[in-house]
Amino acid sequence: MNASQDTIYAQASEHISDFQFDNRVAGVFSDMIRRSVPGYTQIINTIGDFADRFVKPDTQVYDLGCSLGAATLSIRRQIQGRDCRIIAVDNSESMVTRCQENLNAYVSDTEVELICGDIRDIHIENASLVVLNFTLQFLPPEDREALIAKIYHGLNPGGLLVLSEKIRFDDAPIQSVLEELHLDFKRANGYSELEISQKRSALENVMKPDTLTLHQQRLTRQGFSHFSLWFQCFNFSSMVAIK
Ligand SMILES: C[S@@+](CC[C@H](N)C(=O)[O-])C[C@H]1O[C@@H](n2cnc3c(N)ncnc32)[C@H](O)[C@@H]1O
Ligand SMILES: O=C(O)C(=O)C[C@]1(C(=O)O)C=C[C@@H](O)C=C1
Repeated sequence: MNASQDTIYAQASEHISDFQFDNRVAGVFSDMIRRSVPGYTQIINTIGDFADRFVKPDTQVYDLGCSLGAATLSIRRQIQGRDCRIIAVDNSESMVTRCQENLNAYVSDTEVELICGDIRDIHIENASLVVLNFTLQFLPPEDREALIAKIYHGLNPGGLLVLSEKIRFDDAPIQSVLEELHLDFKRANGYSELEISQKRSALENVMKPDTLTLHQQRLTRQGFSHFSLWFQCFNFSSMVAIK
């Protein structure tokens, strides 16, 4: 996968525009997400392990907000020979173009339908696994409940939703210390103070994290019977919910 280094926010800019998954971001995304999200590689690998356990023959898998296809590739490696189809969706053309190249680089008997479109417009059916890996946080908060409802209805009984998100905390000292530790993680990965603060401004209007409680309440409200946090490092988390 593309390993170009992320230097997008390295130069001081007078006007920081809202963060977008445009061509520049897509070109460095692999490096950006690994250096920004603690546990990203483990989460990607574990999504494959969840797939091995939950994906049933002749069902569909949805990777919503697939970016460069990291989760799709991890799942596809684990579900060979099950006659399943993976539907990978992203509304960034630059991501989808690169994702297709990444998918073409490996041989598999599992069909992947790659769609350039909005996940709010996608019909979900006969699903044994749905993945939202750091995507829900980019939807307007008022659109999140409807997406979770649609996923619930499209999952087969026993089907799994993996939901990874940056989270916020109502408890101010906890919010403050975990946010600081995340910033230390970024510093340790070579991001400067300028890069960190300019990216923070860019994300401010477009990425609105929920609390863990809010996620759990939304999932149970929509009908999921089982819920757990399975990964947390600082203010980054991954949850599972079973229908
Ligand atoms: C943080 S990235 C996801 C990372 C990816 N899931 C992974 O595991 O590497 C968020 C992605 O969601 C996509 N996205 C955001 N809102 C979307 C929407 N409404 N419909 C489709 N894709 C969306 C963005 O283009 C971006 O590629
Ligand atoms: O919160 C931050 O500082 C981040 O950089 C997080 C985050 C994410 O969670 O998706 C934001 C944008 C990029 O997609 C990579 C990482």
